[in-house]
Amino acid sequence: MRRNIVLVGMMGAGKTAIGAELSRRLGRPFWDTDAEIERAAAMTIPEIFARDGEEFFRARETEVLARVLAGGDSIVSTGGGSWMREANRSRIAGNGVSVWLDCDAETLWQRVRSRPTRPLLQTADPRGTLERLLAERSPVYALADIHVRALRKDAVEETATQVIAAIQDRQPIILEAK
Ligand SMILES: Nc1ncnc2c1ncn2[C@@H]1O[C@H](COP(=O)(O)OP(=O)(O)O)[C@@H](O)[C@H]1O
Ligand SMILES: O=C(O)C1=C[C@@H](OP(=O)(O)O)[C@@H](O)[C@H](O)C1
Ligand SMILES: [Mg+2]
Repeated sequence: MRRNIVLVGMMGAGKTAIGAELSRRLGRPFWDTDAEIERAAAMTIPEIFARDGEEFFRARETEVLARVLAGGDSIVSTGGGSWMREANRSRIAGNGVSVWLDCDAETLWQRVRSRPTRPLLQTADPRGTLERLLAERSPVYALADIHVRALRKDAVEETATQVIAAIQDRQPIILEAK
């Protein structure tokens, strides 16, 4: 049985930061699918979107996700759009547990507003775009196995503790030593 822990949720929810913390705490390999895509392409995400478009990026994302899940006992931080594809959701379901880091719009906005690294937010009204994506995607994120609220007042370490506690409560086998 594969027992990857896969973080899903919106841009700015903390998937990358909390995934790295979980990897340190649990002593398991860490993969961030965006970082892997960038490494393989030797380009940044905005460069990939600008040169090859979103569909090309989504195809690479699906490939990278399958590759990192094959490791079997990793912490995987996905990009926010990854969970929207059914093929990615079923691949994740077959290889571990999905955890939705659920974060409010204001906190997301405060975290992403100063960074030009998210091409989907390069619009005339980035805050409006973020809120629209949050509304569209939340019902799909809610399909994840485990739901953890990532509150602004909580440090990365505290949210990581809550993720571990929620997995211990709901699917303890994921945390057992191999
Ligand atoms: N309590 C917190 N939980 C998660 N991320 C936080 C927190 N406080 C600040 N951050 C910062 O928010 C930013 C966005 O987080 P990131 O991990 O990149 O999110 P995602 O990968 O979900 O888009 C990072 O710079 C991260 O360090
Ligand atoms: O929500 C999305 O569609 C995206 C989220 C980004 O990752 P983070 O969620 O880690 O910011 C990155 O994959 C790309 O910019 C698209
Ligand atoms: Mg990230």
